[in-house]
Amino acid sequence: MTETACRLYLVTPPALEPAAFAPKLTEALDAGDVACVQLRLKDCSDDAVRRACDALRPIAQERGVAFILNDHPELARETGCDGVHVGQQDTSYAQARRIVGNDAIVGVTCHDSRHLAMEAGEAGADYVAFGAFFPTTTKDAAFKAEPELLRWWSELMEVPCVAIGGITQENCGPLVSAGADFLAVVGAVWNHPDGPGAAVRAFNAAIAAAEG
Ligand SMILES: Cc1ncc(COP(=O)(O)OP(=O)(O)O)c(N)n1
Ligand SMILES: Cc1nc(C(=O)O)sc1CCOP(=O)(O)O
Ligand SMILES: [Mg+2]
Repeated sequence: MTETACRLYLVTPPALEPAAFAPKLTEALDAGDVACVQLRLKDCSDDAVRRACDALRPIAQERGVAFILNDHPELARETGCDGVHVGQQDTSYAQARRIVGNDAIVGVTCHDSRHLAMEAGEAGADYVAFGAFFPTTTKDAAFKAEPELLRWWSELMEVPCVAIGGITQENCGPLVSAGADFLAVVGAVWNHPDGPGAAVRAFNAAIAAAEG
């Protein structure tokens, strides 16, 4: 499987039934190169998050794909996730790091802010996430980021950057060219008319084409 410099970071739909979603995740991960899966469940109980982690985490980890939990550092540690993603309204980076430990991945949402990204990077974040780059129906995104931010960050900083928000196989080229290390995607993978495997293959091809 060809690994490009920019890689795919799959984020789950905000609500899912683990048994029904497991084959979709398997199809996506077996179709091509994926670096990471984030379990992002909104408005559900800790027990539901635990059950989803138990069902989905092995599918990713058995394939060498990092499994990251959104929002819940304590649950990430308890359930054996590879890391946690925290936003500006969530547990702070420093507290998340204390909870998951130094060996785990901690990623931080930085919206469209150079300042937030520099703070997170200097504090030790494993990646910074910028967005939303395009209109999205997955969440009410209050911030709008431009590809130039990715260019600025990737030319100056070592810490990897993730682009998120409305990214599709058709519009991702400029983000790849601007230096995104990862493309984080929900709808364009899980809602793809030909299924998540076809979606991953199309992303892999679009990324390779943009890298020339
Ligand atoms: C990779 C990645 N980037 C950004 C986000 C958004 O996080 P946050 O701002 O905390 O919003 P919610 O996802 O929690 O609604 C993310 N989850 N992943
Ligand atoms: C979870 C999330 N965070 C965003 C941000 O801008 O921080 S945009 C977003 C939704 C991404 O879903 P889709 O790929 O379907 O647009
Ligand atoms: Mg959050």
